Amino acid sequence: MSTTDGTVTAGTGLLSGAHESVDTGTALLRLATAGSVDDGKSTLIGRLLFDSKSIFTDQMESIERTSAERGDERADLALLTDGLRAEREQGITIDVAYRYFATPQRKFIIADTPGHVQYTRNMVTGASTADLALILVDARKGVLEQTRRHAFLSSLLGIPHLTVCINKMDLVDWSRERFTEIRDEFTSFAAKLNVTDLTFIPVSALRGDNVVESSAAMPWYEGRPLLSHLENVHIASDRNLIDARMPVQYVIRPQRGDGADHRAYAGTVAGGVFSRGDEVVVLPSGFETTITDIWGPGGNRVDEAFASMAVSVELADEIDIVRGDMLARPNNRPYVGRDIDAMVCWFADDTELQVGGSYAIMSGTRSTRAQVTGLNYRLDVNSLHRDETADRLQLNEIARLTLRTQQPLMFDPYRRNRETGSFILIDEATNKTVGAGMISAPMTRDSHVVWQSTKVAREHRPHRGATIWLTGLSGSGKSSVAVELERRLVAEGRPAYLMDGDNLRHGLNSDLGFSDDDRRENIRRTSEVAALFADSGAVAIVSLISPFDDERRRAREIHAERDLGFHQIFVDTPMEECERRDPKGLYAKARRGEISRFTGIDSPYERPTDADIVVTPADGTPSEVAEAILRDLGL
Ligand SMILES: Nc1ncnc2c1ncn2[C@@H]1O[C@H](COP(=O)(O)OS(=O)(=O)O)[C@@H](OP(=O)(O)O)[C@H]1O
Ligand SMILES: Nc1ncnc2c1ncn2[C@@H]1O[C@H](COP(=O)(O)OP(=O)(O)O)[C@@H](O)[C@H]1O
Repeated sequence: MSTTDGTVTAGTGLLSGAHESVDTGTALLRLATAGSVDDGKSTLIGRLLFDSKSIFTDQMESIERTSAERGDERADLALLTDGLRAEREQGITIDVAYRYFATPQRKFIIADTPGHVQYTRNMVTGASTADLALILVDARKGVLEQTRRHAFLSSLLGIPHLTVCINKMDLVDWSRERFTEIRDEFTSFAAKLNVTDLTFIPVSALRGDNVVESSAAMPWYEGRPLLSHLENVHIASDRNLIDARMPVQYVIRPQRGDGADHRAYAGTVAGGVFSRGDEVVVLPSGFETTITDIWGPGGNRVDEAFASMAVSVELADEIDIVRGDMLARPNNRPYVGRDIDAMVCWFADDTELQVGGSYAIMSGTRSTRAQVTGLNYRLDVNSLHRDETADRLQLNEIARLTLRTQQPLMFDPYRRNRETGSFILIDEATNKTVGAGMISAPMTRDSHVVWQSTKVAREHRPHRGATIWLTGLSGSGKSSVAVELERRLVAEGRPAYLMDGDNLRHGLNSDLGFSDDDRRENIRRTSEVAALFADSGAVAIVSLISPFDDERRRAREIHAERDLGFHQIFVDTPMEECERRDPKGLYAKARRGEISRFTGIDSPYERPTDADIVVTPADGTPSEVAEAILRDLGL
């Protein structure tokens, strides 16, 4: 086999080896560990590997050898190497140790990032594909600066699950109080971040308590031990199964012996599902065609290709497609553009990133050049302080940049797809990887617009603002609670302002209806306005159905990016009760078909899994609920 760019794929590449099937994809957990040696990280990893009596080795090569010898472990090998191939191809050589182990339930890859100065760079590299970040806290020392840094980086990297092991419990007499104290402190810090699934486990790595076996010394802990937690954490729905994306890695000309010129396009699906017969659009050209065939691992024909599967597809029309192009759906396309807004971590220890600097940029399989057009702020990963005067970046520093590429990129925001939303920067002179970026958004506005800083620092404002975001079905009681929250805060002399969905829809959002897209835009605008209020020192109280999980998470992110408190309250009143209340008669109208796309009836409500507080009708009157919320939030 040959490829149009001359790269040989026969026997080594995408089509010949065994690859993970759909279900093994969910049975593999990529795990990033963070912590310093003192926290007991090595001991913990050692325990996991040893106590689970798993096969493990630090050497990729030896796994490959063993697999080849056995001949029946090829799938395991592919699982392991697939994840690393991207990094190898991109030429990143970084001090991250990958360890591999397996239990009957699941296979694990641990990216162990050392705790020294190269830490940020290593974590960004090692953890960028992780499903779960494991953070260690020494029970005697509690939450330290580096714990916060780890948590922040995990959230920046969009790692869906965060597990905090509070270690050395034996040295604090297995104290439940100490565990609770650390858990509460961490939780209140994490509220500022976009952390979705947070779990705390008290362990003694040295003695093995709650690592593989439950601890007899901590009967008060009712959760699972670490290994069992890792085996059971639900990751199947973390992948983006909606937005179909396949970056083309190779163009192949299979010889079928029929004299015809067949062409297939090989790559790893980066999102969604492609099926035989699907209409696809090829980007950036925009040509539309149909998938005629999909070839899976080992050259077998398959009906569908899911995110993370390596496949090759054949198309109905002969279109000029090259490496770096992308297949998507005509009605669901990534952004195609040259101006991007991204968080970038700088990796080079010998050169600085400067505004105006040019680099090779690689996003998925696409390579081009990019110039840094602006540096909005540099972020201190320890204090989350933003330095808006910075104009350069050194090793391990992170900043929000704008970039302009020579050729258009096809991308999604990183929060929507970690693969199509990320890129690396390469120094063209040395060929070294000097940075990694996560795309926040396309820059649709004029790239000459920069962030204007003011002379009033946040600490100079009389109050510290925050947003309290109430989500729930229509009639659940959001507004009733919100009204009480506003009344109480104002009575105490706090600047507070209620933004009710109904009211916003009379002005700011009067151009929006109730389609999914309009609701998303409604939530986005409201998030931005709430963040401005919070930044001004007010407590923004938002009462919005806000039915979509990703948009609610984005609201949290917008606040986290600006270091603003964000508290999501899920007003969890059962649908039957909301319909019984029906204060505006809307449920009745919806049932009669007089209004369409009514939430809960013919429009979805995605229940939050990341609410800070859940309120049910049993919690009392709106006034009592408001009082409890303010007490819980310490506002
Ligand atoms: N089709 C449909 N679906 C849901 N709600 C409807 C609809 N049509 C009108 N209304 C009224 O609009 C209020 C919801 O607006 P929101 O801005 O909160 O909705 S959303 O967040 O954009 O989904 C909602 O107010 P609340 O009852 O206070 O939630 C309704 O009164
Ligand atoms: N805790 C509660 N217990 C009983 N009824 C409630 C409670 N909270 C609100 N209600 C009633 O439910 C109805 C809907 O409340 P509302 O605050 O307007 O909901 P939403 O803003 O979520 O649509 C109103 O009639 C309100 O009086």
